[in-house]
Amino acid sequence: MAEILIVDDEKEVSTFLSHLLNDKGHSMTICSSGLEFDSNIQKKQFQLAFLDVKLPDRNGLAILKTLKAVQPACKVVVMTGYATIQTAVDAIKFGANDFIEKPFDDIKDIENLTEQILQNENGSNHAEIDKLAQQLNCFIGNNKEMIQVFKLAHKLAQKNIPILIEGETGTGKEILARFIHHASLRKNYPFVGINCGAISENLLESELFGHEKGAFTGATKERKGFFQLAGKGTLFLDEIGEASLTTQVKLLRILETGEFIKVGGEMTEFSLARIIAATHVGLEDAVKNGLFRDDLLYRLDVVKLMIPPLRLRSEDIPLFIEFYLQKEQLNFTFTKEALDCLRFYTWPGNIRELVNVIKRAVAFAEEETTMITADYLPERVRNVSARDSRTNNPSFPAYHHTTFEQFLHNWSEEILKMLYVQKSSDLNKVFEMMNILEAKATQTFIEKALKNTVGNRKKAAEELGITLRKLRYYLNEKK
Ligand SMILES: Nc1ncnc2c1ncn2[C@@H]1O[C@H](COP(=O)(O)OP(=O)(O)OP(=O)(O)O)[C@@H](O)[C@H]1O
Repeated sequence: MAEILIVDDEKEVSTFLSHLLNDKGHSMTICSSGLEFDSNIQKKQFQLAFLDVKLPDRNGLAILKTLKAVQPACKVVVMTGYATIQTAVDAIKFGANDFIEKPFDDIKDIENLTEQILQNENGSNHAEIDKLAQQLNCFIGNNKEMIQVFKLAHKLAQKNIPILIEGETGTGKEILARFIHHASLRKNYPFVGINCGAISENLLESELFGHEKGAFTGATKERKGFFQLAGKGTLFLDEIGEASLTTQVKLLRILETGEFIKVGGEMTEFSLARIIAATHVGLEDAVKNGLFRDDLLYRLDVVKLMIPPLRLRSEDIPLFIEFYLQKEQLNFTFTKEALDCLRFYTWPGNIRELVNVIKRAVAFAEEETTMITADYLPERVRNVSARDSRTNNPSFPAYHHTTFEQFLHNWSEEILKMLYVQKSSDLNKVFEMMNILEAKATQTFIEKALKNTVGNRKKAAEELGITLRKLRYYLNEKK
């Protein structure tokens, strides 16, 4: 039986938990403050800890960090009220195994969670995540951030809280929403998706909430809305930032009370659906510009999952190609040269664009060859780095297809994202970005000088203040 630690200043909570788990044969230690925690953590080795995120003398996250440093094998369940769910989600990112909401609704849930965590020796649910991803034809890959996103999504799927997914177009927001639905207890109920940006304001309201007969011209029959159709399932609101302010008020009401009224109706109805919203833009800016309600954002982004753009996980491109070809049972191989082009391209349309490029290459290669070379790729992809990957010259890597202004814009966006959006940054990636900037600037200024001098290398070198030898080196004419 296990040694279990409870850290909570609410006596009723710790006494309740202690009785519950004592009856199951576990040995319990209770601390009501950070100070008591400090002294107990030195005395015993614990297998499991229940931590309150709000203590009078210390922040729960600080306790979690100490516990993980001193007793890394100890599993942790964080206890939270609705107002501190965000802290609980952060705790999971810092290594907590799960969280439960106070007040406790169901004793059985706590008993099951305790046994589940104690039995699962390494606390990992990798196998389950991979199995579900495979069932849903969903690629995760080896990128650390993507793995973290799916781990968190899997963990949060069973909690009854809304989730906001942020990611550029085509990064897989809908696929992630489906993954969450299928990992949740709602999996046997419908998953209903709607793109808030694709339909007009009036139609969106009637699609979401339904309408009564005669509610507007053309409403010849009563119609159910998506909230009703989703039932106890999941409603995926894509491009939530495009919903009008009037619709946003109604969405806020549903999130707060579950209540809504059909267009043209009078009766209040009740929705039990879980909302997963998605956006390709940061909604904070929309709030600043008065286009999005801050109270709705506050309700929606209790949990925000950010899917990184494909260009920041380009190491996974060959794996994705393999995954796709296998799924479609296509017997083709991409050459190293083709893969280099694909890795260096910036993928504004992300995985959706990659899928289209693969489909196109396969269609062109069919009946000719099973080897897909760079020639089967669209020009915009082929031109990016074809010359450089062939010559292996690190001076001229990616982004050849863009103008210098566009390049600078993309580059600064990327590096700012690495600095401000990503939780941790790999300095090697920063250096790689600096190399890319150096190469692009060198190339652009050389092109300008060659244009000014109508291709005269000697004069261009003079204009640039470098030797002819160096210019030839940059031009990859190693003479
Ligand atoms: N993780 C993934 N595994 C497999 N396929 C993926 C994945 N992510 C994206 N795709 C592919 O990319 C396409 C776009 O994915 P999805 O619709 O989920 O992206 P999105 O971010 O919701 O796009 P949008 O912003 O345009 O709504 C899908 O049809 C699918 O083919």
